[in-house]
Amino acid sequence: MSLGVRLEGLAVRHGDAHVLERTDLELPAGSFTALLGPSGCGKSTLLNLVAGFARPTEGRVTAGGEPVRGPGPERGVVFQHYALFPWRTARGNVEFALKRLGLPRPERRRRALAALAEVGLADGAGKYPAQLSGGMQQRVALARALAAEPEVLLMDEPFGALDALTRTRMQTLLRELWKRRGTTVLFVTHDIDEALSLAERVVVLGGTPGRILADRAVPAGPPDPELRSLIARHLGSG
Ligand SMILES: Nc1ncnc2c1ncn2[C@@H]1O[C@H](COP(=O)(O)OP(=O)(O)OP(=O)(O)O)[C@@H](O)[C@H]1O
Repeated sequence: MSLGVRLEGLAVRHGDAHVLERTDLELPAGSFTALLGPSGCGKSTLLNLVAGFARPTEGRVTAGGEPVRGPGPERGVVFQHYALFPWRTARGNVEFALKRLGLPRPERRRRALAALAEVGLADGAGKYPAQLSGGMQQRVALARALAAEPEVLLMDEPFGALDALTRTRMQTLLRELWKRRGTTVLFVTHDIDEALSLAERVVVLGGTPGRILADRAVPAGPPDPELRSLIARHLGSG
């Protein structure tokens, strides 16, 4: 299951700071979109609006046609920093996140173990964050988001803190998960190559205030150097 997301006529202002203006974006159900842009252009702001952590100054955000009024289990979020509870095991961290769904304990446990297995961490379920590598901790964070069975997955530079090899593995895992689950994905990154290798579509945000500078489909198959240089030009002009 997946939900489409729509952002219409968005503006975000903090006092005199105009972060986003006149931004419209539609994420079809089941699509995988990468959001690129220079630091400070409003990528996290946009993602946080969809997550329901923030409200726009103007405009509206809907998921599955319903206005977003706050965070909800149908919209899972994964950040660069895993924010795991150090005193809970991997399984405990995932189970804890399921509490707000009001699921009975055995169901929380079943889902936590299934999600950890899905991200390749079945063997690490009983370990504490300090006993896990950065890549493994990020798998726990991903399992925590997936266990709630979200229809939209919002990822804010989730692999930014990982070494190159771990990052490549996580990218492969994410592509597999997306293909299997068909979840709508919005993926914020600084990295053009990461965006082009993961997503079906790349949206570039930039300028002051931030707005959409480019919105391109990523063709399947080998990397397209022209698309890459077009995006690089837009990023340079942000
Ligand atoms: N609560 C706030 N009050 C004032 N300014 C804010 C607030 N939140 C964000 N901003 C400003 O909004 C702009 C966009 O921030 P945002 O974090 O969305 O950018 P970003 O593109 O995600 O950046 P990065 O790539 O560095 O994470 C920044 O200039 C930031 O300083």
